[in-house]
Amino acid sequence: MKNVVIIGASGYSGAELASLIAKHPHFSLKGCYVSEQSLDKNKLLSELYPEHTGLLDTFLLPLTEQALNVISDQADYVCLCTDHKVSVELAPKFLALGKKVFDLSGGYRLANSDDYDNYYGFEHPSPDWLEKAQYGLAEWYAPEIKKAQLIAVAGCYPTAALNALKPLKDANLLSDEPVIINAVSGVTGAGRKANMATHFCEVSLAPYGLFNHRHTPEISQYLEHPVLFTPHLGNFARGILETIYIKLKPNTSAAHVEQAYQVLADEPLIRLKGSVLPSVKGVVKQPYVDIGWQQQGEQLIVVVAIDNLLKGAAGQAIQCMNIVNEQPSYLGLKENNV
Ligand SMILES: NC(=O)C1=CN([C@@H]2O[C@H](COP(=O)(O)OP(=O)(O)OC[C@H]3O[C@@H](n4cnc5c(N)ncnc54)[C@H](OP(=O)(O)O)[C@@H]3O)[C@@H](O)[C@H]2O)C=CC1
Ligand SMILES: CC(=O)N[C@@H](CCC(=O)OP(=O)(O)O)C(=O)O
Repeated sequence: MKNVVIIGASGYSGAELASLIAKHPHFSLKGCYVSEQSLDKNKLLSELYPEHTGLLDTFLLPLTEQALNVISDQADYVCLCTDHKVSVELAPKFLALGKKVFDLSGGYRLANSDDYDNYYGFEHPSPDWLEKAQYGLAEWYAPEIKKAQLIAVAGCYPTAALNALKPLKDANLLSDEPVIINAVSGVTGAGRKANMATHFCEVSLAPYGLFNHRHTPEISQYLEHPVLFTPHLGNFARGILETIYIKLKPNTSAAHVEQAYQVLADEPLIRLKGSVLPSVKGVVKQPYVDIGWQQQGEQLIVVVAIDNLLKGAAGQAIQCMNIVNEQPSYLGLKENNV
């Protein structure tokens, strides 16, 4: 058994992760933490999420200096379900204690520290750890994830986009033009903290972050191809749907596209749907990536759907933890059909 501690356990991704760990055959939930000032400290996690009564009757503890000593003694794995700015400060502390750190934030995903000034609005405080961090896109980097001490679990929108596009890029089917990604996310993607722009009653369907969303460099870095990425916030609770417009290289046939996707055919958490187009409904509360596509000549439209809190966050974190623990990556995800 590996002992796991979650920092930021009261948030949407943290609570989702806590529920997966509590049910996992090889992980034991050793502690759930929030900030020292949290309004939720010393409450039961199941008080915030009553659907987990019985499973998560675990106290939310403040992350004090004393708590760091307890974590030092008790934890094998530390999961950071905190804002990027919090994660970049916390990760080196746990890494110095020799812990394996799984960071669900974007704090360690980008290779170039200048991108943190440009897209995240802060100077990265640990360029050395940034260099050592391994990107946690489970289906693509398992050997590297297995060896790393710091895993930067891939972002939600990038997880969908990269699984849809990397097969085509690797098969050399993309023309040089930027790929256009139109994405819609449910409101849980914005986290649990109250905010007028993401208040459920205020949300209709609107784009945001044109040209400058932090997932633009994340997608283009790991795709090694330019992208035009436009996220939208939709009036549903969870799920992401991306419609991706691709200009193919001349003479690319349907068989070439089909063949390219075969690289993912045996992945237990990827469902290739061919010309049947995915929907949010098909993936909500599911650990899967659903990918469908249709082609007309050199134009290819790929549609990809994930649950932002599972494959886009907690589910993929579990995959990375399984890989580090030398277990099948879907353990605790697929067989329970979460
Ligand atoms: N929501 C999603 O769909 C996805 C989120 N992510 C990433 O995961 C991370 C968490 O996101 P999400 O769950 O949505 O966020 P939430 O806002 O829902 O939760 C944030 C959590 O962090 C805690 N927290 C805040 N400050 C501190 C601190 N200084 N020390 C310890 N705990 C702290 C909060 O509790 P309190 O403030 O009460 O202390 C809360 O538990 C973010 O980096 C996000 O980008 C990644 C993929 C998808
Ligand atoms: C709807 C919404 O606001 N989504 C968030 C992305 C989700 C998230 O938390 O980002 P990471 O996957 O990078 O951690 C956003 O656009 O900032």
